Amino acid sequence: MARGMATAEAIATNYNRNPSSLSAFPAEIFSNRRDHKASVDSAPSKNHSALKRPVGTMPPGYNATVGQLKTFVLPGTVTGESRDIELGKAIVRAFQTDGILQITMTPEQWKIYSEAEMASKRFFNKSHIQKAACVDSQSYAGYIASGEEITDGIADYSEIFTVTKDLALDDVRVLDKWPCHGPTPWPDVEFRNPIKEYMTYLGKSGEKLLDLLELGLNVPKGSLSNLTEDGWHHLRVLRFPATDKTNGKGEEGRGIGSHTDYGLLVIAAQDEVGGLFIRPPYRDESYANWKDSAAGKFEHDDKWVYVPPQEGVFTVFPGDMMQYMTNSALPSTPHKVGLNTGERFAFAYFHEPSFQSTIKPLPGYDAGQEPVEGVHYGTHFTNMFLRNYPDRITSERMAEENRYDLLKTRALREPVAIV
Ligand SMILES: O=C(O)CCC(=O)C(=O)O
Ligand SMILES: [Fe+2]
Repeated sequence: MARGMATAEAIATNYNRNPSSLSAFPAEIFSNRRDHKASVDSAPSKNHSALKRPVGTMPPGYNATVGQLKTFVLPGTVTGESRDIELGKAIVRAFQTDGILQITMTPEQWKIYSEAEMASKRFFNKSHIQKAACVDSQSYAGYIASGEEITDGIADYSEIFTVTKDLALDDVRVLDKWPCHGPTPWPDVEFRNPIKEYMTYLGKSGEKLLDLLELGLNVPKGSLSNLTEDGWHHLRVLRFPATDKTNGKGEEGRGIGSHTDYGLLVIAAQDEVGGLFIRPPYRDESYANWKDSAAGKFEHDDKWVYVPPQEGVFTVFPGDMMQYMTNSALPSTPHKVGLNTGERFAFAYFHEPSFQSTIKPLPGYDAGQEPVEGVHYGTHFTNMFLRNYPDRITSERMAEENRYDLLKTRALREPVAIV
C-alpha cells in the first residue's frame, strides 16, 4: 500500500511524541521545544517543575538548545515506490532543517551494537602498553591515545580506535604504497569480529539511506550509491574520559573540537551519558571543509544543539562530499563533543565514496561549485588525517616515502578491480 508524505512525516513525529519509545531517558527531555535553552546548571523552568533533575544529560559548562530529532524507520529494501520517495523527501527535509536525524535500530542491529559496545569497553580497559601497540605505519587505523588527535590546533581528549579498510600486506595497493592503505592493527579477534560485524550492518543502512536520498533529491538512481562500490567506509570507536579525569593535554571540558566529517554520511551511536552537539544549517553561514578547514568554526558561539542520548537509535548527518555534490542543499553538519561527569562511549561510522573517486556535483545541483573539476575523495581524506595526526608514524612514513604524490597519479583515480 502506498503511503503519502504525511505518513513519512508521521513516522518521524510519532517517535518524538511517544515517550514510551524513548525508554532509557526521562520523557521530559523530549517535551522541550527546540527554541528552549537548557543546561545542567540552568534553573528548571515552570514546564520542568516535575523533573527530579535539570534537563537532560548535557555536559557541565555547556549551554545549548536541546534537540528534538526526527526519527525514521528504514524499510527492509528500497524499491523506489512512492512511499520510498516520500521517505527520501522527509529525510532531505530533516537534514535541511535540523542537520541531523535518527534512524531506529532493528532488533538485530541492537544486538550487534551492544556486542560492539562491550568489545569497545573491553578494549579501552586494556593497559596503555597493549593499546599503544595497535598502530600501523601505513594506514591510520588503530589506537589514538587521549590528547593525540588535534582539532583546530588543540588536543582532543577522545581515546579512539580507528578502523579503515583492512588490507593485507601483500595487497597490491599496500605493496604500491598507496597513502592510508594498510592493515587495521586489531588487538584480538574478540574486538575485531563484533566491530567488523557492526560496520557491515551500518554499511547496509548507509546504502539504504543513499538510495532514499537519491529519491528525495530527485537525482538518477546510482548517482550516490555507485560511488560506494569499494567505499572507503571507516569507523571510530570512541571513549571520552570524565571531565575531571583527563591528562591535561587539551582544553577543560572539551572532548573533540568543532569539525565536519569527510564523506557522504556519518552514522553515529552513543551511550546514555551524552556529549554530542551539532549545528543545524543556518542560511547566512557557509563553509567548505575541502577548501578551507572548517575545524574550530563557531566552536564557542551559542547556536549549538545538544543531541540527547536515546536508546535504540543511530544518529545520521551529512559529510563534506554530500555537501559538495548537492551544492550545499545538504550541508556537512558541524559537530563537537563535550566531556561529561562520567566517561562516555560512542561510535562514529563514516559511509564514504571509494578512495579513488573524484566527486562531481549531482545533476540538478551543479552550480559551478568549486573546485569545478571535482574533489578527489582520497586526497581529501589524506589531507584530513595528515592535519589531525601530524606526528603519527603514518604521517612520517608518508612524507619519507613521498606517498602523497601518488594521489595525483591515474592509478589512484580509477576504480580498482575487486577480486
Ligand atoms: O562522540 C561522538 O558522538 C561523535 C564523535 C565524532 O564526531 C567523530 O569521531 O568524528
Ligand atoms: Fe565527527
